[in-house]
Amino acid sequence: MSAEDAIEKTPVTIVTGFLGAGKTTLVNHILRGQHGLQIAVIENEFGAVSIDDALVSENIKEKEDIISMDNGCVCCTVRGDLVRALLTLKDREKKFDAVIIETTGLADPAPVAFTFFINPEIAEHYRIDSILCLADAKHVAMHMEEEKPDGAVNEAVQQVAFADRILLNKIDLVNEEEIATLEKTIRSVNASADVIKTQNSVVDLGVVLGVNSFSLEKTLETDPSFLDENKENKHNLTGVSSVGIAVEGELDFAAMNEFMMNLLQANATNMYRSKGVLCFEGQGDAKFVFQGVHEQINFGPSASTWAEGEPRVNRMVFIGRNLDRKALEAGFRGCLATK
Ligand SMILES: Nc1nc2c(ncn2[C@@H]2O[C@H](COP(=O)(O)OP(=O)(O)OP(=O)(O)O)[C@@H](O)[C@H]2O)c(=O)[nH]1
Repeated sequence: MSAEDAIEKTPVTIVTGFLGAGKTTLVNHILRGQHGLQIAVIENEFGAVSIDDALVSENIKEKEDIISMDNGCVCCTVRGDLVRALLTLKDREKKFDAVIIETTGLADPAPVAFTFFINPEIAEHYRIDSILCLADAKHVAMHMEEEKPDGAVNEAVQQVAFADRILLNKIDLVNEEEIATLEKTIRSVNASADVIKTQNSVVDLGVVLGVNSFSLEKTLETDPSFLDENKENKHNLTGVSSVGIAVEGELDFAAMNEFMMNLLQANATNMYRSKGVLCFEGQGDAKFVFQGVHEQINFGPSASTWAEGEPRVNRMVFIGRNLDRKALEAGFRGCLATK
């Protein structure tokens, strides 16, 4: 690629990393930054009830600048949607300085990156600036060690392997010794990426935008069949599912608290991720956000409120292994203040 090409094409940052590692937090950090750039965001979520667009849109001025692709999972099926989203942005009158794609935490980033090489129209207008991987210092080792059936891709390993920049995030949750071990584990899978330690995904924007650090050569070293269109995609998410629940009404605070506490205590290992946008009785217009990553939770009012006339729909998503949809639905509905 010539230097001219690099300047003319819109740079795309692919943000990967396992469920709950801090991808949305990073996207928000970038959007809030003082960079004067027009940035479009493409969100891909695993599951039918989307939450991330709500969490990101608080920081984006025009709602059309965020495209949500909540088409279930993921890389194997995502490419058609991704192509459409990128072409839609290209055809808009407004020109973007950068595009950020937040992939689902269960995505193998290779097919997402592949899209930029295989589709001529996309290849003509976009270039991958970098593939950033958020690694959750508390949980990444556990997910990387997980054995997959039948030689299927371990997406946590794949995400680390494919990145050219790794943000080792949530360093507040581990000690120095654990960080050193993690760095070794990461290096054993990816020796060439820069590893940057972060808390709440806070990083200098110069380190994550306009870095031009993606290298096709390096990617081909990681995966020699990267550009092989017919390769078999052994991305197997056996037993992992997403349960999305939307219930209109006001929740009872104590009931919700008890439901979530019991649920996460009993299922901390299997419950990779839980998140929701919620409405509580007696809290006026306050919109609450629930964030869970295994047993780690964050809960509090969001920056935005329920607008006048906006239906008070509580949306909750659970992602994990062997989830019991019926029990989750019944449990969540049971938290409504007025049944
Ligand atoms: N303690 C701690 N929590 C963090 C840090 N960074 C992010 N979080 C919290 O971790 C939770 C998940 O963060 P997100 O940014 O939503 O993670 P994500 O990777 O976008 O999650 P998915 O889109 O579901 O895969 C949120 O509650 C964040 O506030 C950190 O450095 N330390």
